[in-house]
Amino acid sequence: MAEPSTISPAPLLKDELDIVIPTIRNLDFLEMWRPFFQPYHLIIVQDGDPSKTIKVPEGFDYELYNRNDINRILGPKSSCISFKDSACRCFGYMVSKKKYIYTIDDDCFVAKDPSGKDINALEQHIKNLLCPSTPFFFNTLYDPYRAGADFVRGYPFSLREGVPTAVSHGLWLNIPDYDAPTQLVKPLERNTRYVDAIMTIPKGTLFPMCGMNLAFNRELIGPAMYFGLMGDGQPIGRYDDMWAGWCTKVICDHLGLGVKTGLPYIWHSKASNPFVNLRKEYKGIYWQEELIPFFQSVTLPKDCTSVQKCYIEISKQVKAKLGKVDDYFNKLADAMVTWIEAWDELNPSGAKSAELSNGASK
Ligand SMILES: O=c1ccn([C@@H]2O[C@H](COP(=O)(O)OP(=O)(O)O[C@H]3O[C@@H](CO)[C@H](O)[C@H]3O)[C@@H](O)[C@H]2O)c(=O)[nH]1
Ligand SMILES: [Mn+2]
Repeated sequence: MAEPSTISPAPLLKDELDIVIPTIRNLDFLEMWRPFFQPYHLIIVQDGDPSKTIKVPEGFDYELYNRNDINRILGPKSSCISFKDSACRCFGYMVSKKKYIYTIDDDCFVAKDPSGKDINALEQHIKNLLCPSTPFFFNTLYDPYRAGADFVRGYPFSLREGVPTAVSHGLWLNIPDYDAPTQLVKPLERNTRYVDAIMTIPKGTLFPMCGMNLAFNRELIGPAMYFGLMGDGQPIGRYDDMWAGWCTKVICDHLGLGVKTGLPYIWHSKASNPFVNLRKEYKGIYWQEELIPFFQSVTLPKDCTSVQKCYIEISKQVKAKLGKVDDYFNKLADAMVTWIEAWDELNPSGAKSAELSNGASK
């Protein structure tokens, strides 16, 4: 029997977390993540041509879905899942049966911290999700639950218990997640700044959620993580994660859940083409000047006690208030409803618990 000191601890949440990867490429990047990812189940969402074979490196436990699978599983409801855009990843969230999700892009690699040590991004996300958030009062020493930190003087003791954490938003060294105009004017800029901080995003504050290095509690907030209608046949792209982040933050604020950003870092290796990105993003760049005030003004009634009910309410307000910005938002509002219907169809127990929690409020 091995000495206790040599037994490595079981990977955190090994059987409670799925790793979702959208891909149009090969998955060689997994070799670098193998020490951290191998114990976990992967859900690979293959975008683009379903007849293409995506090779998954040996030794990983995975399920793979291509467009034919999505159409077969969802039938007509598959219309809400984007094609030819990383937004397709949200199908992986829907089919997962686990409590937690980590999603990562296939051009994101293991980064090193200032000491030169490989960063286990998944482990850090799990720690972020397993400890509370502090959205109601900002702690100036950042995450008070980390070793070596705490609540600072003047922090109300009544708020120190914090709230459950729904989202952990990680960052990127090397290629930062810039929009196309910024990429064009700063083509050589690389993010070399490692900031050793994790912060709760205060209640009432929106943020630009990037889907590249993101983890969330699927049971707390999963139905809000719809990445919208993007890519093929749509007037906009690269606003998939942004849309999900705005809906998610409004719902987290309403339900008293927390969203954190900061550590962990990954190494983002590939800058996507800024001209292609500009074509995808340009409508979003001016639409968002209307979208942000819209999300800042969204109010959810008290009887919206489940994520699904909150999400349906937001879809109604999208149709009422954004439909006049562009007809796209009428389509998006309908797709938001289809997403919830598909989610509840694939996750009947989740839908029931959502109703129960809603029933409890009666
Ligand atoms: O049509 C597509 C294009 C890409 N993918 C997969 O999605 C991710 C991201 O792709 P990529 O690294 O090329 O794009 P980035 O610009 O770096 O992506 C970031 O910007 C946002 C785009 O919405 C998003 O938050 C980030 O992901 C890779 O895994 C590709 O293989 C795809 O599935 N379909
Ligand atoms: Mn990338």
